[in-house]
Amino acid sequence: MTVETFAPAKINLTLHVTGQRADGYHLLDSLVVFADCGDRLTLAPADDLTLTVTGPRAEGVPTDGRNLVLKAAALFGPGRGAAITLDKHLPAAAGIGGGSSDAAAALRGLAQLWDVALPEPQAVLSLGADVPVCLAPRSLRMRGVGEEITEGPRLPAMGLVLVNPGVEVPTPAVFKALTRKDNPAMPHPPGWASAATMAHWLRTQRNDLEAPARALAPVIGTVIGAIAATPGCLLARMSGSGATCFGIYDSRAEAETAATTLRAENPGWWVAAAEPFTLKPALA
Ligand SMILES: C[C@](O)(CO)[C@H](O)COP(=O)(O)OP(=O)(O)OC[C@H]1O[C@@H](n2ccc(N)nc2=O)[C@H](O)[C@@H]1O
Ligand SMILES: Nc1ncnc2c1ncn2[C@@H]1O[C@H](COP(=O)(O)OP(=O)(O)OP(=O)(O)O)[C@@H](O)[C@H]1O
Repeated sequence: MTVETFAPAKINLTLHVTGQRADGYHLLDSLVVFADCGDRLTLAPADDLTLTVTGPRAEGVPTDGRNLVLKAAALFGPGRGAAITLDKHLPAAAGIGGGSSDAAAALRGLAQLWDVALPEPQAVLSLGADVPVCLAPRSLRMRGVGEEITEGPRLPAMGLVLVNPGVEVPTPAVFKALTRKDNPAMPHPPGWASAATMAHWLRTQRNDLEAPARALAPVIGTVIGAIAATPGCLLARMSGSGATCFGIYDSRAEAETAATTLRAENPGWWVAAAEPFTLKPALA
């Protein structure tokens, strides 16, 4: 039996940095959703554990033990085999959890392939702060350093555009450049009837990593401006530690039109149109 899993792009609609632990990790309060564009994993039964990376964004992605997919597999213990193919569509080190979502999809898929339980939460967190939230992709609120996951509000229909200008922004450097670490937490997200009311609420919230990321990579400001200028854009903001930014629209059709314009005007940028993605509970 071959198992196929989807690793959707993660979007931090908000990202509030509310403190810092003694070990240096930051306390976060973030509304996280997922987009229906992402990487695909195929896991086939095999004697040995192998990883092949394919797809339009395969270049530069490690295929050895540094790959988060193999690190995820190692959590199940030694002596288990699987031939894993990672079809890479998301840019790496981009603030949309490419590696983290791959790791989470590998955990889901391997648990199914080997008919075993998922590793303990602490082990999952050890793969990366974003991996727990990626385990069951849907609207979620993420707190702590990434380990406290609670349900987020039900999402209205909307279109999304993701744009990455091709600049890798390392997450540690962005956190290091953040001057104020004790920012206000996010109020309880109320739930919204439309993309417009959601965007209106989101505009009162923040991504605290946007300013430090823009200081390191000023092109992020250009990207946000370009997204905001597309017709129908309700909100343009950076996701995670950047450099990927997102736009919110009333419909997928509007997002597709905006993506076409952004691609035509900026041939070097990675641009994707999407809608929110929710993992069906049966596959969780
Ligand atoms: C910025 C976010 O993308 C928001 O969702 C995540 O918090 C980052 O998640 P991630 O890439 O899985 O992060 P990790 O691989 O665990 O950590 C990368 C680096 O980011 C910093 N880091 C990460 C998470 C966190 N809560 N505090 C931090 O200070 C640390 O310097 C760490 O060395
Ligand atoms: N499966 C993977 N896909 C992409 N990069 C990976 C993977 N496994 C390990 N890496 C390494 O991890 C680094 C970070 O890439 P990754 O896509 O995980 O960042 P990210 O999760 O998008 O960042 P952020 O946490 O800001 O969202 C890359 O430079 C790459 O060398």
